[in-house]
Amino acid sequence: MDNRRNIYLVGLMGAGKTTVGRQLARRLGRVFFDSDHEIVARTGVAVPTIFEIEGEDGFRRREAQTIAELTELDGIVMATGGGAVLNAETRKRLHESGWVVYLNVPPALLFERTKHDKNRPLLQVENPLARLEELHASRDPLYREAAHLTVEGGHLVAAGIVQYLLREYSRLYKS
Ligand SMILES: Nc1ncnc2c1ncn2[C@@H]1O[C@H](COP(=O)(O)OP(=O)(O)O)[C@@H](O)[C@H]1O
Ligand SMILES: O=C(O)C1=C[C@@H](OP(=O)(O)O)[C@@H](O)[C@H](O)C1
Ligand SMILES: [Mg+2]
Repeated sequence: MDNRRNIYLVGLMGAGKTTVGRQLARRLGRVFFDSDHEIVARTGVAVPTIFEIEGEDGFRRREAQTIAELTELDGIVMATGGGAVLNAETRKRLHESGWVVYLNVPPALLFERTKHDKNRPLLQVENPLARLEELHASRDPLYREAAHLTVEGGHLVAAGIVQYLLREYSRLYKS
């Protein structure tokens, strides 16, 4: 195996990074990290509270630092937060230290999955669907820059994506 020792999931809020990442890690017998959960564990407060107290910039600094540390580990699966790729150094770090998978899901579906969830501060706006559409337009190129593989995941259940990634990963890096 080459330097793709870690597996990272990127994509918008609701794309299934946390869900798919956790299942994938279990199937591979690997340790799973979620950058958001790590930030929450370190600060002792929820993501919306960090946004309230330190603003989005403060959260982004913590996110970049946390991901920098986690990418030093070996053999992990990590789900990143949807905005992690806004940081150019983070994009490069992810791309160079692991196999990066972009879960691309249409904004309308992301909206359905996230509309009752109060834990994503960027979506607590009057028109969250419009917000997701804007974020998709602005971030899609950044996810593609970071990623080695894009999965058009809109029509797939999480277990189906996991199955597909297990096949691709063993085809690319284990044979
Ligand atoms: N492939 C999928 N099909 C249907 N629902 C999904 C899928 N992946 C995730 N979900 C659901 O969508 C919501 C957001 O998933 P999550 O893993 O937290 O996304 P992310 O970490 O990318 O924001 C959760 O309620 C989860 O159960
Ligand atoms: O897209 C974003 O900017 C964010 C996504 C969230 O993670 P998920 O993508 O896991 O929802 C979380 O990091 C924070 O609310 C900001
Ligand atoms: Mg998540």
